Amino acid sequence: MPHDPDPPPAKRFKPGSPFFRLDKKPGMLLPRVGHAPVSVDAQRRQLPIYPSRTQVINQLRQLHNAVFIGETGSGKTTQIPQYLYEAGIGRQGVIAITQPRRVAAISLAGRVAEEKRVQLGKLVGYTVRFEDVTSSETKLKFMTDGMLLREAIGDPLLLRYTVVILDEAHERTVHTDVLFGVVKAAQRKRTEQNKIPLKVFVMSATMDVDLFSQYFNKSPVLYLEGRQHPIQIYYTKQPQSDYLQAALVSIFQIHQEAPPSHDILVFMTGQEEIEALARTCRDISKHLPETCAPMTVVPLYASLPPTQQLRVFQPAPKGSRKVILSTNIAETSITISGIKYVIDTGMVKAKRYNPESGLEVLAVLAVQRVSKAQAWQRAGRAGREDAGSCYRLYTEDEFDNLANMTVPEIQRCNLASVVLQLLALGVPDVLNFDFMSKPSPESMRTAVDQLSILGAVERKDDQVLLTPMGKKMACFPLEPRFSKTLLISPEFCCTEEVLTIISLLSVDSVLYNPPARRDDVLAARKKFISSEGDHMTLLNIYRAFRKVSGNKEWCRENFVNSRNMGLVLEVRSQLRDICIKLNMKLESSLSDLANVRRCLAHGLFMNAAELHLDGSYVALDTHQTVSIHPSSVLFQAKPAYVVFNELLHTSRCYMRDLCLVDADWLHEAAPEYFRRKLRATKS
Ligand SMILES: Nc1ncnc2c1ncn2[C@@H]1O[C@H](COP(=O)(O)OP(=O)(O)OP(=O)(O)O)[C@@H](O)[C@H]1O
Repeated sequence: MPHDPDPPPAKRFKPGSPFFRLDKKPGMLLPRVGHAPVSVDAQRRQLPIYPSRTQVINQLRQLHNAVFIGETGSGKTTQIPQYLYEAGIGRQGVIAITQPRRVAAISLAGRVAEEKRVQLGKLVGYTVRFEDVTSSETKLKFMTDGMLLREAIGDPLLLRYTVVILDEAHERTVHTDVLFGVVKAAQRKRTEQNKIPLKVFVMSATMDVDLFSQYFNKSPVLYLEGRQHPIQIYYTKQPQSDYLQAALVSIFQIHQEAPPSHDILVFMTGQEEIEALARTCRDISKHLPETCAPMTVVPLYASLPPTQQLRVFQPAPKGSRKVILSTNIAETSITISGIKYVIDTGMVKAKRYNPESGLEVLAVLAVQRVSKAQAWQRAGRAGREDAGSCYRLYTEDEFDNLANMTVPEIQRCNLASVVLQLLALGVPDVLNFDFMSKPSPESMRTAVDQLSILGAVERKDDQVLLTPMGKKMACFPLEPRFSKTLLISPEFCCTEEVLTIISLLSVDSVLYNPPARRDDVLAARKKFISSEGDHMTLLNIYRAFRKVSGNKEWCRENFVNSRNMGLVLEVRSQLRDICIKLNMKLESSLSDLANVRRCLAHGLFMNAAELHLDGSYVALDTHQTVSIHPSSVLFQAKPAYVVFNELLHTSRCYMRDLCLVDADWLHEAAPEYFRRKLRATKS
């Protein structure tokens, strides 16, 4: 099947035999003010930013650009928007506060609404993908940076806004970096056109202030001093070879020693790892002595349905300890009540772009070390309501050797989506867009080439222009090759199937593969397997899931992750709505799946591979040797031509999610592209 088996479960923890001792060496997050506050108003007054309120307001009034830097928890995100509003600054319009992640935008809006004693969605609201909780009364609007970017497509000058606060600027996601340029251009144009000026403020606890100040018109840097509650930082004495095992031991060490009201937040890398550790923790906690409090384990990762993500904010049942196992989505901005301990594995799963391999089409996901900025943000999730501790599962030397900042995503990802988005935003000269950290000209050119091969752009007098196809492609929140596949699907009368397949591929994994039940899994999957490949197998599973109306028991018996299937339904319905808006014909090819495969060949031809006589495959785009991943249903079959969804670099370069195609289909999809590839091989 197209997904990796679960990682090995963390080895069993033996209560009472600590795996390692935590070095009692405190780190450097130090307290300023002391005591746990009582009411929300009192809490506001006790925040480190409060004594500087008047000064901050004066600065906010005078400046059009400023960079705010202050410790995690000092009150930047919740207070500065309120100070602006209370002082009447920017009241003619809306004050936008952008966040890299939806969970942060939602919870911050909730907190600020509570502080202002208003109903969420009135004065204070939020907008995230698929959810808009704002009204005509909304003046303080928390939103993901992706949403503000989408709004900029219809309103490039962002005229609805008088202030944009770019929060957690250090995260440097692709969206944030594009947004920096868009907001900066909107500010400049509004001044040039004598419109109401736009104020742009940038905030973070951990950023390269000079870079930001320089980029935003040499703006002044304002330091907010102080930290409300102390955070003790602990390092391990020895490097840990197995961070999952180390996390498990640390969780139970704390669990056995600390009062149950002190909750734990653990930073890990991904869904499968989190679910595996959650199962192990639940198992172990059942066998602990009665003197130990019960444990409520709550997972948190991006592909969890939004309502389930918000479960982390609910208190655990009385007397029980909450242990949150999270990816880096809980790393910035959020305050989770009760978190006293943070356990930082020091690892994160992130995109790594490998231009040397020539595989420009794909960025590879890899587990890697966090940056120092990320480590400090993680620590900052403790000590928000009271003193806290952060246990780093690495040595202080290892910490010292971490990179200061995370390399901006824009410099390590495929830029085709970015270029398409910039063109949809009406940016005239995309190749020279004012990025804070410029991607290499080579990777920008490659992106334009890919879009041109997909028919999304054309070049005219040195200019790159969006074609009508490109305009439609930009309407979908998908990678260009997927939006193209969807847009051409009516030609093959299979839009319903393609919608399903793309939705399935957009979600982490709808399959659940417990290693201990490998034989049962194989037996259950057999009936869905299609000799036409993984996409068709997934389609069979989806169809069977719909036939039983998502029955939970059926999901359990067939090792299908019903939660993720729920998400597939949600994504599918959103994509379908866009197809309807674009007047696309929604037909189904029912049992004739050859049409669906032909459509995939036409959309994914840049990810095609050909079988060679020696049994190896060669990627047609780059001529690199690739192999079929053992989890694919085509692993044994070895068809002559396949298209694949992604490449995974481990010991070899594996293709994952494969579909059997005819060579003719590939050539009819992009004759010129394949002629060029052939010429390149011959020369
Ligand atoms: N949802 C919440 N529930 C309880 N307290 C909260 C909540 N949100 C914020 N707070 C309190 O307000 C403080 C300041 O939070 P705020 O998000 O404004 O800080 P910040 O300086 O922006 O930090 P960061 O850089 O980590 O985002 C927190 O430390 C916490 O004490």
